[in-house]
Amino acid sequence: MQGPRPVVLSGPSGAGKSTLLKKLLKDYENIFGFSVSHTTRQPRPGEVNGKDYHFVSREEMQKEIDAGEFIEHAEFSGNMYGTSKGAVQAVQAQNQICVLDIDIQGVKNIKRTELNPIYISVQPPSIEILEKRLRDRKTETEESLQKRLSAARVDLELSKEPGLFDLVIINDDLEKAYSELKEVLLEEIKKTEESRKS
Ligand SMILES: Nc1nc2c(ncn2[C@@H]2O[C@H](COP(=O)(O)OP(=O)(O)O)[C@@H](O)[C@H]2O)c(=O)[nH]1
Ligand SMILES: Nc1ncnc2c1ncn2[C@@H]1O[C@H](COP(=O)(O)OP(=O)(O)O)[C@@H](O)[C@H]1O
Repeated sequence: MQGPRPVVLSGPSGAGKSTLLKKLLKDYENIFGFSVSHTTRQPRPGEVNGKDYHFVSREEMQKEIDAGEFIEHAEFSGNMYGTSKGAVQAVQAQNQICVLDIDIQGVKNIKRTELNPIYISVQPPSIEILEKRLRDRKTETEESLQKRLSAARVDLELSKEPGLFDLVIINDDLEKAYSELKEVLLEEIKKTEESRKS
């Protein structure tokens, strides 16, 4: 039998994907599992290798891509990011719903695969609010902040493509955004809970 449908969370950097994801993973510890991506960017304070990302060199990552070990990969803001087959398999082996946090290029590439996830875009109420949140997060240099803001503008434009996402969540009030996320996932959550009982 096919396992539960994976979930893709996409949207501009700073829109609130990680914040929503962390709440979901905490509230439904056994139901959802995070697809740990590879990246060539430097870890931020508090980020754990193997949990938040697999932090790797560009050479290492390219080698694994060439060996066919990735489902998708993309260049974002000067760094390489990608989902390995192993990352998704590790979650599916636990019979958990696999959640991917990927950019819009990743969304388009995943559409060409057999993964068949639910596609959700998390978006900020405005570019101004996005900028404020990114600044307040204090993770970026001025240069990487500007790169993220221009990528955000592109993302918001491309996201308008009809049918690209199953749901767009405007993350204004966090609790409201989280409720919307839970609501769309309710059916998959129930199915997974049921399958645990049988
Ligand atoms: N295509 C793709 N994008 C990814 C992957 N992992 C993370 N990203 C995206 O890369 C972008 C930058 O992520 P990150 O450096 O963690 O910054 P943040 O989104 O501002 O916290 C975000 O849009 C992520 O969704 C991946 O495996 N594949
Ligand atoms: N609804 C919200 N209202 C105010 N601040 C928020 C909200 N959602 C997220 N944030 C804050 O905005 C920043 C960016 O959120 P984050 O989850 O890191 O975004 P992403 O993972 O999409 O890059 C974080 O500092 C986070 O605490």
